[in-house]
Amino acid sequence: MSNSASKPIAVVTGASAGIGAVYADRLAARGYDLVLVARRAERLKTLSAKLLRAYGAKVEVIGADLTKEEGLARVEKVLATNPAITLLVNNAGNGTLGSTINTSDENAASTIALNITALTRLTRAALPAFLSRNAGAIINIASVMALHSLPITSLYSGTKGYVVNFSRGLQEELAGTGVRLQLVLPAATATEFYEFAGMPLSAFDPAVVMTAEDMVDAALAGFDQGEAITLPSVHDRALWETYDAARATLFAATQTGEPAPRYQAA
Ligand SMILES: NC(=O)C1=CN([C@@H]2O[C@H](COP(=O)(O)OP(=O)(O)OC[C@H]3O[C@@H](n4cnc5c(N)ncnc54)[C@H](OP(=O)(O)O)[C@@H]3O)[C@@H](O)[C@H]2O)C=CC1
Ligand SMILES: CC(=O)[C@H](N)C(=O)O
Repeated sequence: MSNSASKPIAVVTGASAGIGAVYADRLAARGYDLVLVARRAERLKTLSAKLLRAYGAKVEVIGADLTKEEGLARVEKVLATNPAITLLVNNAGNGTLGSTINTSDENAASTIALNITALTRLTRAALPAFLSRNAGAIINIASVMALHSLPITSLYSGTKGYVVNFSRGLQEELAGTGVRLQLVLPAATATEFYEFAGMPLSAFDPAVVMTAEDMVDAALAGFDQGEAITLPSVHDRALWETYDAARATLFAATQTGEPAPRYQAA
């Protein structure tokens, strides 16, 4: 068991299940102490005991609903004031898989509040402290559904598109500093996500579903390699480069100041 007093601390949101629980395990194995956040504090306490036994990790459990002002403000305060925190994993997220019109107001609001508002506020809470120390990292969990929208993912894809654009702009803002942001875009991963989503995981071809362990290990390998954007399931990295180059070319082509000829009167 190592000396906990000198360990850096990682904050992981949504650590009571799925991808977040695996991040907690892997980061503890890497020598971090942890602040784990989710609504189900009992689950976090069980995980915390396991991580203490396995790795000697000291874990602070915060039972908080990140869609509620009180819960969010509590986690913001921890991020802003604990100087041992060097890593924030913005993982908590959800999504209903169904048509926009059939999604309840409550679920739609929860998805927007969690995937967009909470991620943004926690990032903004961590940044001043990280920048003042010129050190620290943020891992934002988006989704490949940020690059693609289906009739059943409009809301979810919209929120994850936000995560991608917010994070990419922020990466530009952070260039030249000692603070880095990794954006992770998982594809279908076997977790409890699908319970809230209202679509069973069994609806997917098992061949396209990754384990949460494989997803997080791949994402952390990308983190170690210094990647800004990690697509754990994409084997041919050149596909991303081509996609991103096309995006940049299209953006440059918007800067003409003139309607395109096809929109001008003959
Ligand atoms: N599974 C997949 O196929 C994919 C998932 N992702 C993304 O990965 C991330 C993790 O999802 P995944 O592990 O799959 O899902 P899970 O449902 O397994 O885990 C979600 C976690 O978020 C927490 N959470 C949910 N609502 C709140 C809330 N209001 N306040 C605080 N914590 C909350 C849950 O804890 P609790 O209920 O205790 O609050 C849980 O710990 C999400 O951002 C998701 O969009 C991206 C691509 C694919
Ligand atoms: C199919 C899904 O919505 C999945 N959670 C994802 O983000 O890819």
